[in-house]
This record gives sequence, structure tokens and C-alpha cells, in this order.
Amino acid sequence: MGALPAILDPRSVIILAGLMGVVMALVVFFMRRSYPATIQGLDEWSQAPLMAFVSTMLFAARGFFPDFLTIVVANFVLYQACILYYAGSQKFLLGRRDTRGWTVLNGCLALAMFWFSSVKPDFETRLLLITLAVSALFFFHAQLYMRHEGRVFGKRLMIGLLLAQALVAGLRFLSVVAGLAGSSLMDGTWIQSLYISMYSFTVLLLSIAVILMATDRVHTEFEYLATRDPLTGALNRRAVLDACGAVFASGRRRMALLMVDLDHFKDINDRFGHQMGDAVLREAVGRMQRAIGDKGLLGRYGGEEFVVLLPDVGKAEAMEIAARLKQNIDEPFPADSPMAAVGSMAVSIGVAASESGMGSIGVDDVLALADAALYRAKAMGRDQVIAAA
Ligand SMILES: Nc1nc2c(ncn2[C@@H]2O[C@H](COP(=O)(O)OP(=O)(O)OP(=O)(O)O)[C@@H](O)[C@H]2O)c(=O)[nH]1
Repeated sequence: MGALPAILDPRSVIILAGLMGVVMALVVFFMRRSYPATIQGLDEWSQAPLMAFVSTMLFAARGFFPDFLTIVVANFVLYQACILYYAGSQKFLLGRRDTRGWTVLNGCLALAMFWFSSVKPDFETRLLLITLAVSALFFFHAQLYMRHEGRVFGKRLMIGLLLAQALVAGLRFLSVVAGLAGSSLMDGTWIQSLYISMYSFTVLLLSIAVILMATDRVHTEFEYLATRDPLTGALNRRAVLDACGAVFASGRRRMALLMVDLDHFKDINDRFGHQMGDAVLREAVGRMQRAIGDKGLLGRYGGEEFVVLLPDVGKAEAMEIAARLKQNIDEPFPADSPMAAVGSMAVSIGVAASESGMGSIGVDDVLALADAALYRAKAMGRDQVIAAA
């Protein structure tokens, strides 16, 4: 079996894989420069293929350079490249990296490679050790993504690649156990060719997966920025009006809108400063979100005025939600809160709801109805919920 003819010349494949790695490293490097700093991991992901390139050049020089370089250093650098890919994923997914354990393992591997190449040369044992270590690292790497899986194609591609790589390394390990290892890296056994070809494709596809994931993240961040109020994180006016328009266009029978305005907010600014006012606004939004839950959307209409869009909610439930919202806002600030000096907030709410469809009435008309109810709430002394006529 080990004597099956080579499908591909291992040395050419190794050099080609390394060159592909360099091209991909450059692509990720230039991406990193134009992407926002919030997209983490690109540094590691652009360095990893370069390291892989160095290691492949060393592997390809087997027979020309001393064994220490083409075995001990080459394997060390290759494993370090795999660790860097993993570190990039940790930063991308978790915002921090910790690969110390894997680096220590790599140090031990290097010692073993030295022992089994210079002191007691044994190709099979070297192969057993490195394939086991590679398989374990790729498996752990895949697991990291499985714990953070999203519906993003890049992530799924990443998981597929990492598992395939772990599997091929595992197969190569078993081939050694079964005595099919060949006698050196340049032996063209089928499993050797599979392993090396798989590796070269992985270098290319890993970088593509990385580019897909980072691009998707940038897209999500920009979308978030374009639709959110930067101070409070609530939807901005345009986004909430768009959402209202979409709900109206869907022809639902039941829906409700709340217009919410903090009472005497100017006093808070005047007495405690604008920054305290900002903190109070953020706190108010958090409390309102808790009252709304997944029943609807909250948008900042302007200043200290908010809109709550409640699709599929009738008048009675809208009044309940408004009451809960007011109750949450009324809750005094705890003594240990940075806003304790303010004491508490109050809010006025106007509610417009429909049980039987809006007929020819448009978004603007319903907003005007809710606004008129809010105006009445203010006129009647504030701190209350009023339903539109
Ligand atoms: N801190 C802070 N203040 C804001 C922001 N946007 C608007 N304001 C302030 O909100 C205040 C709103 O004042 P008014 O419209 O008089 O409303 P009010 O004092 O709440 O009075 P009523 O609504 O009538 O109860 C103004 O002083 C604005 O400067 C913001 O983003 N941060």
C-alpha cells in the first residue's frame, strides 16, 4: 500500500502551498489596514500563512539543508502557524487570546523532534507525535467555532476545514500505526499526498473563511451603526420609522404605538450637568427595553422622546406594557448608583392602538394620534399614561 505511486510530487505541492499562503497573508494584511480595529484577529491571521510559508520552504529543503532545520525548526514553525490561526480565532470570537498551553506543547514537540531526528532517528515516531498534536489543535480550534456558531457561511466553512484537517491528520496518525507511513516526508504514499494536498488547500481556504467572517462582521457592525442611536443603543429615528412603515405595510389588524417622553428632563441637565443627563437617558432606555421585552421595538425619536412600536399588540396589552414601562422608569435610582443624586425619573406616555387594522390611516397619522395623547398627558400634569381617542 505504501508503495502506491505518488499522485502529486510532494515537494512541488509544498512549495505551491507556501506561495498561496504568502498571497493570502498579503490579502488579509491589507484587509486589516482598511477594516475597523474592532475586527480583531486579522493580525494573527495574516501572520499565520507567512509562518506556514517559512515552514513549507524548510520542509521543501529536506535533503539540501541540515535535518535540524528541515525537521525540528520546520515542524516547530508549522505548529506555531497553526497556533497563530487559533489565536486569531480566539481574538475574533472572544476578544482575547491565550495559547500558552499550545506553545508549551510545541516546545516539547520540538525537543522530541530533535531527539527522534538527531539522537535516535525515527520517522514514524516523529510522524505519530506531530499528527496527533496537529489533529488535537485543529479539533480544539473547530470546537471554538462550534461553541460560537452563527448562520454565517464563513464560520461554517471554517468548522468544516478545521474538522477535515483534524480528520486527515488523524488518518495520517492511523496510517503510521498501520505501518503505511513511508520512510520520509518526500515519500509519495497516497496518505502523504492527501495530507500535503489537504494542507495546501487548507492554507488557501482558511484565509478565504477568515475574509468571509471578517467581512460579515464589518457588515453587521456598519448595519448596527446605521440604525442605532449612538448614545443609548436604541433604534434611531429613521430605523424606527422604517420599522413602523414595514409593520403598516404588512397589513396587520392589531398594532400599537407608544410615544414616551421623560418629564422635566431639562431640569436634570440643568441641575446635574449634561453628562448626568446622558447617563439618565441610557438608564431610561435600559428600563424601557426590559418592559418591552420581545413584544416590540424601541426607537429614540429625538432628545428625550421615544417611540415604542408594538406589532400584533391590541389596545389592552399596549396599555399594560405602557404601565409596566412607566413603573420601571418610576423606580428610584439605588443609593449606590452613579445617578443616585438625581433621585428618580418620571415619564409621560401617549398610546395609539388598533384592533381592526388601520384602514386608510398611515404611520404619520398614528404617530400624530400617539403624540396628541402624549401632549394631553403632559397637559394633565405629566407622569401618566393616556390613550388616544
Ligand atoms: N443630556 C442630554 N440632554 C439632551 C439630549 N437631547 C436633548 N437633551 C435635552 O433634553 C431637554 C429637553 O427639554 P424639554 O423639551 O424642555 O423637555 P423637558 O424638560 O423634559 O420637559 P417636559 O418634556 O415638558 O416634561 C433639553 O434641555 C435638551 O437639551 C441628550 O442627548 N443628552
